[in-house]
Amino acid sequence: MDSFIIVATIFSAFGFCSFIVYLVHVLWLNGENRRLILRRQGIEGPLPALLLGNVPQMKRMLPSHHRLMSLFPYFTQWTKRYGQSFLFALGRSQFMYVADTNFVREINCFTSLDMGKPAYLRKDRGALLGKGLITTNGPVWYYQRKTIAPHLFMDRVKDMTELMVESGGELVKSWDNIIEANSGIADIRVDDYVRRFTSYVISKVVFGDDWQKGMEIFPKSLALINAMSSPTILTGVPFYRYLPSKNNREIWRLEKEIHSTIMGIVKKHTESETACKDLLQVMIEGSKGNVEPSITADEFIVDNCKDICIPASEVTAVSVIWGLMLLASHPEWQTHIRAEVSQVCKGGELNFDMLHKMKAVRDMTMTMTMEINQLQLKMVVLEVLRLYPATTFVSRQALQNLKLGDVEIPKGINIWLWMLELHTDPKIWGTDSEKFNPERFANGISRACKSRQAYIPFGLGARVCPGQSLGMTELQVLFALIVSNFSLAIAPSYRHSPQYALLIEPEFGVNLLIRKI
Ligand code: HEM
Repeated sequence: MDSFIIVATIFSAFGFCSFIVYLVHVLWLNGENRRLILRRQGIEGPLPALLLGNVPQMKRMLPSHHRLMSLFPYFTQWTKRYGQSFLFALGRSQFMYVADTNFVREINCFTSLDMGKPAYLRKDRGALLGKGLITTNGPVWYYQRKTIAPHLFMDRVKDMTELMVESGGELVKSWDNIIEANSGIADIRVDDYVRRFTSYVISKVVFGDDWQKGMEIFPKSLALINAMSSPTILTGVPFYRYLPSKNNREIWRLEKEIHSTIMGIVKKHTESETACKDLLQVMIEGSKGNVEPSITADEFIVDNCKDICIPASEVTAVSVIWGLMLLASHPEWQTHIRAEVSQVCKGGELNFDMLHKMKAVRDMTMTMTMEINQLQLKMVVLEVLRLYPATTFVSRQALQNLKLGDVEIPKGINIWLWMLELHTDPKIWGTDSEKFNPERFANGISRACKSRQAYIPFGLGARVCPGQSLGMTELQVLFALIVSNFSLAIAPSYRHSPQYALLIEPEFGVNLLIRKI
């Protein structure tokens, strides 16, 4: 018996020690080894705490809501201390922050599937984005991208312009009515009108004749974004997402409702006798060729619908809303756009060819150069996206050990690019880098800055936004329609307070004083 107790004690002690070694390995050594590889190559960073990483330090540096550049004070401070590339940790996840344009170029040129989207996106944003185009990696991502992206190329967007003009016309009519009822000038909070415009356009593109049913998912997606915006990975508590808290139960409810709405439309499509030509049909067909066993056909369709509809409605809307705020603050640019639209349209209805007469910004992908002598509307859109890049960060993860230029990146390291830092670096954009000055784009992007890599509102490389042509065209159509019908000024009720909640949004919305012209 005694010997049994001795053996059992030895085994328990051994088991306990192994468990401690395992914990130390998982909680500390894993991350530390990765950091060491980068530190040996000269990339330093603040020392992380066990379990929480640098989150406590970040929480101590409170962001200011009045200046966009002050939203992430820790990045500004660490850049000053450790240079344009440095390391930090959020919990156990190791991050490399990159603002060095040579490094950005390497990421842009890296085409292998060894780099992809970070795993935390799927974990933390699973309810919102699922296993679609935005979050997956490797062959399954490649298949989804090949199936869906060609349907968003410029030749397809051309056919969507009429839709945009029609939806923009509805917005103009609603504002006309409000202004008339308010004796010629009204204080309007523009946010919901803009969201209705972007949701309508993408609902028609994705759900075709069932667009009205499709519209039901947008308020739910917005509620889901709001419910998921806190805590973010920047401030979050580990494992929080699994707790059945009130907020989490709301997230699960909304996810379920969005799923069943989309599946209802899918059912109608599959039962329909006439062939549907919308993007949903492309996804239904695509789900049959999906070879990834961990993704069911339903998930393929629903998650990709969400991954197209959510950025198309929300990211585009937020960009338009900031753009209207900037135009209201700079009436001289309203005058320029108004004159240009009137010159090109000559009283007729705006269409794709007219937009392109305004010297086409043909494609924002980095492989294509911009045309020179852009006209006012394009310059304004480029400047809005420079100063208010709604998605805030571009993120990547090394899925294998890989090399970017001369730097060895160990598997598991996350890479973050804060767009605004690149977009407003005075060494690249000049001393007026934080000012709204669309004129800087008069001769294209390459001539507006010292490094083309410093302008990435649609991301970069293989994962560049597939909806960029649609998004750009929507911004142009709406600015053209609004400015040629109304004059805009900032309303006294407007409070400037950009806040980070998945996207950078105006905390209290944007109120403008709008007058018919
Ligand atoms: C002004 C509007 C828009 C902006 C500023 C924007 C910006 C971005 C950015 C920065 C990314 C990340 C790229 C990267 O990681 O390198 C992205 C990805 C994506 N965007 Fe957009 N976007 C806009 C409109 C749209 C629209 C209209 C759609 C759909 C029709 C769309 C669909 C997507 C998808 C599916 C991805 C993930 C692509 C992938 O990982 O392969 N976006 N977008």
